[in-house]
Amino acid sequence: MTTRSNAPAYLTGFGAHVQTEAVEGALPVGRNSPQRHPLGLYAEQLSGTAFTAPRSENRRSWLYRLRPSAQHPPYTPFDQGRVRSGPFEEAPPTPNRLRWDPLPTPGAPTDWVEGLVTYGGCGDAATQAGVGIHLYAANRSMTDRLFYCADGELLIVPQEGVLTLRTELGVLEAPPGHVAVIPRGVRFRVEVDGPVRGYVCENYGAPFRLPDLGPIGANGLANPRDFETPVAWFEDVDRPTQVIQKFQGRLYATTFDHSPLDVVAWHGNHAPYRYDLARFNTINTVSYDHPDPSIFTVLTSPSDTPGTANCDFVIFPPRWMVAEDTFRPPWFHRNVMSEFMGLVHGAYDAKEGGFAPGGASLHNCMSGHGPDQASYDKAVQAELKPHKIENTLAFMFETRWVIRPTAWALQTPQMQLDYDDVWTGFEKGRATP
Ligand SMILES: O=C(O)Cc1cc(O)ccc1O
Ligand SMILES: [Fe+2]
Repeated sequence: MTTRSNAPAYLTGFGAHVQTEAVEGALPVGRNSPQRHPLGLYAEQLSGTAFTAPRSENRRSWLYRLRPSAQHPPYTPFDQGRVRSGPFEEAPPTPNRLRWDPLPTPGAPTDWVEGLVTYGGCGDAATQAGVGIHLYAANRSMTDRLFYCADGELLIVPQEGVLTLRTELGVLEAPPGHVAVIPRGVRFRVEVDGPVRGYVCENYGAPFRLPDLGPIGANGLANPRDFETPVAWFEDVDRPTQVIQKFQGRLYATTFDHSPLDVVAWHGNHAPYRYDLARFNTINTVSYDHPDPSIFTVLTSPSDTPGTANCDFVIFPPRWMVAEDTFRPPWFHRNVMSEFMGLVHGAYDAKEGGFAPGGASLHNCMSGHGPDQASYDKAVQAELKPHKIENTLAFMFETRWVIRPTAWALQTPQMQLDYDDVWTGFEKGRATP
């Protein structure tokens, strides 16, 4: 467990089976549902996979709470305005390469749920395949309001401002440079200290897990012990609390007469976690050529086709570049998988300009892309001594399915109408020696 004064405490280990209690004696020993809980707490199983999922895939937690989750009035539709969901049929999918400037800080007070806007996605929440891709820009905490997603887990990538995620299973702090994952169904509130901005991958498919390492061996990339799960924390609040949920693509809300962040103890492995991307053990060539970016996979959500992810979360962190006789930045390529990229800070080595922190780009299935002219010219002229790429953190959500932009994403003034120009000026190669 890591502790800092006034900071949330965490248990470590990816997908670990943990047990934690905020009050001594709240966690039953040796059984999940004793006939009578000694404190009168209500036992509840929260299942993230089918009961019968293989043991290695199975995710569930047992929660011990002040009141049953079932104690609430009906949900009614909630109109947030800018959240969309799979199947993404609002606008035709586009083979064109798209890029967006960062979202502006909202002018009016806006909390995290109000500040979410969907850029696109693939698949369908109903069939539990694909992803929704959202960005957020907010400037105030959610108060007396919680959110949960029944359509998938949420991988949150903060870009600006620290998020304090108060969840049913404990409190996580997620500053830029960290990622946080909130499992399907877990209720949470986002608290902020000022303006915040970031990205969300809503994963309708199999929960994210660590990629296999193959010949890399038993260690490397994201190491399991660096993943942090919060210890139990609860609030005993008898105030009306709005709970908004995303269910089958739509938002619904109801008002509990209390805060359901009232889990006093829990055990299991279906739990939120965070990860400091600075802990990533980046592996790359020490000889020649630029490896496929799958070498930088932090988390993967497999699909039912081996090696063909529902979604890979890939990062481009600070690292040494030492390849000999090699064009070192990302090469020109056309990919059957579709690539949505974001930038937490710094500059990305394939783009000299135009891809700003907080911005985003989309390169869909088979769309030609790669270094812009300025990066290309620099890289072919560069003296190939060891060089450290520093102060940068880009990432990619890569999926086997075409990412279909929302109407908002195609119409927003943030969309760069001149993106294609980054590739227009290349000089022709020679076909003769
Ligand atoms: O398109 C991109 O910038 C992402 C990317 C990076 C890389 O190093 C190799 C392939 C790739 O798609
Ligand atoms: Fe790419």
